[in-house]
Amino acid sequence: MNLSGKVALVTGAAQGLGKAFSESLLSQGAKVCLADVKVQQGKTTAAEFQKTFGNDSAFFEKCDVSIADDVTNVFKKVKSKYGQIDILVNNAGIANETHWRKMVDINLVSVIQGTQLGIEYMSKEYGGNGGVIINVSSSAGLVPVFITPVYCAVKFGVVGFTRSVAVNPRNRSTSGIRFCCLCPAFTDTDIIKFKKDSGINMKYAPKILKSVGINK
Ligand SMILES: NC(=O)c1ccc[n+]([C@@H]2O[C@H](COP(=O)([O-])OP(=O)(O)OC[C@H]3O[C@@H](n4cnc5c(N)ncnc54)[C@H](O)[C@@H]3O)[C@@H](O)[C@H]2O)c1
Ligand SMILES: CC[C@@H](O)/C=C/C=C\C[C@@H](O)/C=C/C=C/C=C\[C@@H](O)CCCC(=O)O
Repeated sequence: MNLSGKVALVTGAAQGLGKAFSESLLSQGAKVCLADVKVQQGKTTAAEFQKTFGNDSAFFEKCDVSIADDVTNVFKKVKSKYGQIDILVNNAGIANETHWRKMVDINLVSVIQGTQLGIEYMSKEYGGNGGVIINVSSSAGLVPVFITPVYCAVKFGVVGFTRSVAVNPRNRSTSGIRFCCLCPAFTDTDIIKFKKDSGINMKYAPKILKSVGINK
């Protein structure tokens, strides 16, 4: 796919799946804003991409997606640097059943805010070019997983929210935006290196992962 002339905003892009999505977009010619709360990792990733794809191809912006002003600010930054937004990937996420309110904010509330801002910036109705908004859920957004009930709840929420926005007749007819929800299964990134304070039952987590071929 040729994405030259297109501009993407990817949250949680410093590492893991967000970094991989960004690399794929860059390799197809898009420019990418890498938004993440991890400053050092984000800057390192941006420098790596600038070296490979060109200085103006990518930039890092510090953004904690659980802070509404940070999210508003990152959209403004992309618009002022690249002039438009065509592709939005609401990807940032954590897995932590102890700090579950924070997880709801990061994994669901920010996806709702990001999608609403995406419509504001990208919809043809408001002077944008249309494009695509991709919200990252999980296979845990489709099936129950008893050791991570809150993670499941928010990922189910991302599926329900994205599907509802996608079938809104107004969005379908005039926005020019496609709304997609990704539900990846286990991928070997930091999110499945469950921390001690994650509230995730370590007796079962490795067994579930092992059953799909990941030895942690
Ligand atoms: N790896 C898997 O098995 C898997 C499976 C299904 C879905 N997912 C989802 O994919 C997405 C990416 O996860 P990953 O696997 O790459 O994990 P990861 O931990 O490697 O990456 C998550 C990224 O999100 C960032 N992030 C966390 N909190 C943030 C915040 N408040 N503001 C901004 N950025 C923040 C992190 O700094 C990190 O760069 C998540 O939404 C996750 O739920 C992952
Ligand atoms: C092992 C704990 C798990 O519940 C939490 C994982 C947290 C992050 C990764 C997550 O997004 C993926 C979870 C998916 C779990 C869903 C059900 C699995 O049983 C499906 C098996 C995956 C497969 O079929 O390949």
